Amino acid sequence: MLNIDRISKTFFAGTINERKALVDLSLRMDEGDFVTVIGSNGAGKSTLLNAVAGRYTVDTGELTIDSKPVSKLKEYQRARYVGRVFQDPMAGTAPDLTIEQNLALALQRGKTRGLGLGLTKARRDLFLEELKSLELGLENRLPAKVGLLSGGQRQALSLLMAGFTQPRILLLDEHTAALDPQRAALVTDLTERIVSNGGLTTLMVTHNMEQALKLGNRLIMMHEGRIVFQASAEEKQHLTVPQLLAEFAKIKGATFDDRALLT
Ligand SMILES: Nc1ncnc2c1ncn2[C@@H]1O[C@H](COP(=O)(O)OP(=O)(O)OP(=O)(O)O)[C@@H](O)[C@H]1O
Repeated sequence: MLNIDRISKTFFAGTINERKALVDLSLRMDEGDFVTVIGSNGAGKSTLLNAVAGRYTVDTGELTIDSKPVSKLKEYQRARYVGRVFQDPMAGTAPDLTIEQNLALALQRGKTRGLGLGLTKARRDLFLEELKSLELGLENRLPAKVGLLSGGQRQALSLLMAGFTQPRILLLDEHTAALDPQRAALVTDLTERIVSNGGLTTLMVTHNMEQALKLGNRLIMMHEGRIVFQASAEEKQHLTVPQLLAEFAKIKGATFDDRALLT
């Protein structure tokens, strides 16, 4: 479904500020896979998501979605394949539009013809039903401007909208990191529900190891632009946070040993 084949991305190549963000990275995801991505700061996690979304073009390597090469496609050209929820709750919704207008936009996305923001009774009923499932009381606030909602409510709405668009691949970029623990837990549960109901192929970056273990069927750990540890669906079921921490420690050890070898 998604095939990432030996991609590399270097920022400011050849200068003193050179940063190798992705190094010869490969990852293959099957339809319905939900891969969680963890790793230290600067490991390349966001760059990986940006490379899939088309925000950054890669220097070398190829990305294919459903066997179609997409590396050369611009971000807006990939938008019909890719859904994304960002860390910043302000990023995924239009604050000056109402809840129902935002939902109508999401429903419309990727279609060439349609009602735009037009609202039929059938559409409104669908929105009411979906909003009810969030259990946040938003079904009573369809005409409210989204800018008035809390961060957690906006993230829940962003997720619902991402599900509406039925993307080929859903990218979640630390989408619960800016929320308090209670709302983060709610959005985590909602993520599980929306991804499994829609059978969405999903790539999720998180700094929260418990979340990385709770969600998804596969896990990868990144360091310095590479995947340094992977757990398959079967392996992930038995993984624990202490084991993940031990893997992190191993990486640090390897770096230390490498340096020791060089001196
Ligand atoms: N637009 C950019 N311009 C220059 N350097 C960048 C850019 N984006 C990322 N980098 C660099 O690429 C490397 C990988 O960054 P990236 O943001 O992908 O890491 P990350 O794993 O998401 O980190 P964090 O967990 O801290 O968000 C870092 O060294 C970073 O400084």
